[in-house]
Amino acid sequence: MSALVELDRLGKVYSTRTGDVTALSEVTLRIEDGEFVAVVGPSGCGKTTLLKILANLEQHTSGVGILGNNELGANRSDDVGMVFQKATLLPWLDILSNVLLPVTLKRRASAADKENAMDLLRMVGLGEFATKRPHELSGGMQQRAAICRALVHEPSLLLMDEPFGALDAMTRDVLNVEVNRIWRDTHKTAVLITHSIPEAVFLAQRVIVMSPRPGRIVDEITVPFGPERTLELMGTPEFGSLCAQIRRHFEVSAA
Ligand SMILES: Nc1ncnc2c1ncn2[C@@H]1O[C@H](COP(=O)(O)OP(=O)(O)OP(=O)(O)O)[C@@H](O)[C@H]1O
Repeated sequence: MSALVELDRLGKVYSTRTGDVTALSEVTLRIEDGEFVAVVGPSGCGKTTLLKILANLEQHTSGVGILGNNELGANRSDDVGMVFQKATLLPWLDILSNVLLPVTLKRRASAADKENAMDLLRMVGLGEFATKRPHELSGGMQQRAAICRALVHEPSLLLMDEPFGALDAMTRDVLNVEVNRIWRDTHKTAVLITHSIPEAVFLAQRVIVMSPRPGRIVDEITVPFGPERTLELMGTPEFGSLCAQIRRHFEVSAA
């Protein structure tokens, strides 16, 4: 397998009015092409910072990061799609236009772009909602549209920052099954940040555990389940013991 992302002793220090804040320290991580990785860690340990560096929205201050053939921080990358906790759809545009936004910010959308966006909407069950405005959709549906928007320009890397953190547990379960299917269908490399250990284990092939700030990688757990995940998996003893193994990291750091 070849690596899409390679981070070597990556660090990030924010300079603030009240002094320096070290958000990340010596993060070394390799993510294979097509892999699904989840990152868990205590609040404030630098998870979002890591994602922003991968998206070239923040610059690291030490170490080296590579995405594809480019060094992170060198120039703006189009090769990532990002999903945030809030769908952040533009209220005055219909769903199709929202999904097409990453394309239309650069050029006029072609018929092929529109067809691609419609294919994505159909893939997440929103084909009938293309001409609706965001407020006409539920929170879960809006988040599905946000996933389509992150994928429409066919990036190599899909970044998700607590994408379902604001949704109720049942909607969250349904969307997690959907994300698993999207990942299998599209063969994207995916990085998920979540506060939910079961969500991380359910979706990922590898779970990265980070320490309290400054965030360092303290463990990497390979998830031994096959690519297709169903909700029944969550009820198995293997699933429970893997979650418990990860949770122990936080019990120690909270003591
Ligand atoms: N723009 C910024 N300027 C200064 N400090 C920042 C900035 N962004 C984040 N930080 C600090 O960096 C540290 C890591 O923040 P980050 O948001 O990456 O953590 P996180 O693990 O995603 O947190 P949470 O799980 O609570 O969302 C925190 O101490 C935060 O205060």
